[in-house]
Amino acid sequence: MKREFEEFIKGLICLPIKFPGTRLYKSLKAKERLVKMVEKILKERKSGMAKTGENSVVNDAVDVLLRDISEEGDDDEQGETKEKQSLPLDYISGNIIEMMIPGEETVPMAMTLAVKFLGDSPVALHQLMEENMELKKQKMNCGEDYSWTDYLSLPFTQNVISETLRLANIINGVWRKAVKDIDIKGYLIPQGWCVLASFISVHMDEENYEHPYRFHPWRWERLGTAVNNNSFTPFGGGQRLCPGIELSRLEISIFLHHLITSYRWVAEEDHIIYFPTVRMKRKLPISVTRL
Ligand code: HEM
Repeated sequence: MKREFEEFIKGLICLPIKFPGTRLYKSLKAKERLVKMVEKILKERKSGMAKTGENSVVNDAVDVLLRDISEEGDDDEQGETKEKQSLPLDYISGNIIEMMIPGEETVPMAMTLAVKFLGDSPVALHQLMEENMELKKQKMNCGEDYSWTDYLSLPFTQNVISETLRLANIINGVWRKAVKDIDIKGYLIPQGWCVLASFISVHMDEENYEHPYRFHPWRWERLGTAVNNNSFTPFGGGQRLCPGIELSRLEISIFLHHLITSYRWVAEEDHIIYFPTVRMKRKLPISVTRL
């Protein structure tokens, strides 16, 4: 499944030419095989749920999506009893495959690039360590567990994450198609034309960020907490704004907190590739030792 997923991902940004042998063709074929694999798992889960009955425990997103969407015995607007009905399996498997993208690609890539940028910036690394060590000590002293909102009490960590997202441009832009003729700031976009909203252009614009190519988390102390706006768009914007915006920050904060307070690492020489998608040339090999 991992192999098919990787093949599918390679075609997300590629030349739109579809015949056997092209990147797009291979990607679409891999997606078809992936859908079949996921559907097989869904069918097994569904029959397992049928055996355990209505009271089976909901463990994950698959269970939620597989649940019947209308309750047995509910009446519809005409007063007739509704049939039990599920979301179509291909719809559910499409959703599950879409969720693999943040699980496998965007969030892990943000974590990897944070490690890379911090490795190249010892001062930021030191400040991040101090802030996180302080929280760890507090928790140990009062014997408390971490709570959901602890990550928000680490301002420098949040600034490191914002700066990583700005500089990394993990999603470098999004495409939109004009459904009708539209005028944007005096430019006519004819119906049917595509527009690339380039996030790199936003994040690397000197008018928005001084020395934009420099990893400088302290800039956010002056700019204020990074919220999604016209000059900070790692999660897109408008109606299609990424719903994983806070979950991503939470996951990256947890990863950085444990990495920095429990381990030390040495990264091997590697460099970032920005096209067609952002990645490390050698996947950033690191040697990790426990503190
Ligand atoms: C650093 C991590 C992430 C980045 C940089 C990122 C970026 C983006 C961007 C730019 C879009 C907009 C795409 C468009 O406008 O066409 C998007 C959409 C989306 N993201 Fe994320 N994302 C991240 C993490 C996540 C996570 C953790 C989840 C959920 C678990 C998630 C779920 C989604 C979904 C479902 C959409 C589609 C929304 C829609 O079409 O209405 N993302 N993401």
